[in-house]
Amino acid sequence: MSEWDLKICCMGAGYVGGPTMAVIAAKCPKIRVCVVDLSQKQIDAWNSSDLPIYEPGLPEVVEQCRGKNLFFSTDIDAEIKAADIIFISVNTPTKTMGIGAGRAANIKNCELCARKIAEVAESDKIIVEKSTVPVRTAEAVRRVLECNDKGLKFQVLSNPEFLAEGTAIPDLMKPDRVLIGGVQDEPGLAAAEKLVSVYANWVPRDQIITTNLWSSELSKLVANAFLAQRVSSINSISALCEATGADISEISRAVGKDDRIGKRFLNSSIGFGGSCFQKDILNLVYLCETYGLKECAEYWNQVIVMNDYQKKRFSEKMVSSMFNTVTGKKIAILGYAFKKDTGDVRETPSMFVVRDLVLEQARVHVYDPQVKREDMWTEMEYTVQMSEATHPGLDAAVTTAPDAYTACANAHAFAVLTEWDEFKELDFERIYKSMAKPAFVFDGRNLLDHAKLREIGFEVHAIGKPDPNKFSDL
Ligand SMILES: NC(=O)C1=CN([C@@H]2O[C@H](COP(=O)(O)OP(=O)(O)OC[C@H]3O[C@@H](n4cnc5c(N)ncnc54)[C@H](O)[C@@H]3O)[C@@H](O)[C@H]2O)C=CC1
Ligand SMILES: O=C(O)[C@H]1O[C@H](OP(=O)(O)OP(=O)(O)OC[C@H]2O[C@@H](n3ccc(=O)[nH]c3=O)[C@H](O)[C@@H]2O)[C@H](O)[C@@H](O)[C@@H]1O
Repeated sequence: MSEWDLKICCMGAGYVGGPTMAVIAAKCPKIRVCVVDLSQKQIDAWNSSDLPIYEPGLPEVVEQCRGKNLFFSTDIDAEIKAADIIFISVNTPTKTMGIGAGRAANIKNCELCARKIAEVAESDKIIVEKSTVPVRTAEAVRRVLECNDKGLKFQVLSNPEFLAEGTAIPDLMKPDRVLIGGVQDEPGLAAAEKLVSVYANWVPRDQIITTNLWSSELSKLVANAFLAQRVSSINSISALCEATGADISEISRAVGKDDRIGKRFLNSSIGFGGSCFQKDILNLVYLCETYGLKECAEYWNQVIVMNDYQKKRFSEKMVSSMFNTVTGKKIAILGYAFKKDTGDVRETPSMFVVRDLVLEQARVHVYDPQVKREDMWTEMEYTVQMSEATHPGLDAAVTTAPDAYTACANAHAFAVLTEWDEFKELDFERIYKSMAKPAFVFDGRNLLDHAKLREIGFEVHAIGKPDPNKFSDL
């Protein structure tokens, strides 16, 4: 008899696989959980005190379970063989070439996992799609698995993840809902029930939703599209506020008070970033196109168009405010991560602003409490195709500063691009004294006290906030 009630293997030890499995292990001491990955470096980091991702509360959960019922390994074959349930939690990025390039999600990694499972498994298993995938991917996974020549039976479930980075641990500990999709026949329903019973260790049953496979896969794309759509909607209004004297924060408050609309996700910003919003909307757009739904595709694509506009609008405002030139000027960028409480820079809006400023030949000094310089360059090369090789002098044009004060010293402007709490506590008198005059502030997150900054002497520009010099009737 095994000492474990159940054995879970998760393929993919990234932002989702790591935290999700750590919380399952913490909540289910009688389940053995092992997270496997192709990358030895990633697994070594999970097995060290310096975890590969920054996520508040994560080190404590990992510390509590690692070596007891939570393991990280590169021995993929052995862990597949041992597992009753296998989660596939690998990256599904937007395709960069071939059919659907720039829109379709690449599910190559999911297929490779299915092929690996079919190759090495020696017993029947439940396979759980945790990755975000185009609707009907489970069909491809099932067909690959069925090609095993050992007569093994696999049940494929969809169980998309809704955690947000920076709040992954509370999101996993107390999810709004857990979604499980499965084939609606006896073995499919039994497999779904088995997964329900894992989550039921800490999630109330009425918050565990079961659906058919396709609804589950598609709900994930729709949830992200709706969230991103709110950000683009409020950002579109921020431009109108700047033109008319209305204030975007007052609009968000007034509109969000309506229960039917709700107050969350109405913070105007320089645009949304992160590894998923853009990828998942593009995926949705591509799906609509594939099924001949041109109007639906155009509707959702507009969310991306508005986001690109907002990022561009911000850097153009910086340049035009500073007398139409930033050439040779030092500009401090406070915050590079795509949101606070993460070191993740995938699709971060800060990158687009930095790119635009560098192309205008500014000297950019970036400070972020969690972002590593090497990650900044990797993402810049991947997403905007800029590197020292393509843009000689790039490395020298962007300095990473050890703190906000160093970044701002002698700068003509500073821009807040990530809403880190520590930026609210900065000594702005000190910063003002150290800067070139006029000293400009561009608040891309509406994080700071603008009236106070103006009192100190700064010229302040913020998203969706009327310029007091332009409107005398505020
Ligand atoms: N990052 C997030 O906050 C969220 C992501 N998702 C979705 O979850 C999925 C994973 O996302 P992340 O964890 O952010 O990706 P990630 O890039 O952080 O991690 C993916 C990991 O999978 C590994 N991998 C790739 N192919 C593999 C294979 N064949 N066998 C074993 N390991 C393999 C990679 O080495 C990498 O470590 C994506 O589909 C994403 O859309 C869903 C909700 C939230
Ligand atoms: O599938 C995913 O990857 C995840 O995507 C998002 O999570 P995440 O991208 O980690 O972070 P969010 O808090 O959603 O923020 C995304 C972007 O929108 C921006 N945002 C968010 C809210 C807002 O009001 N305004 C705004 O500009 C953030 O600054 C950030 O750049 C979703 O919130 C998660 O539910 C989902 O699981």
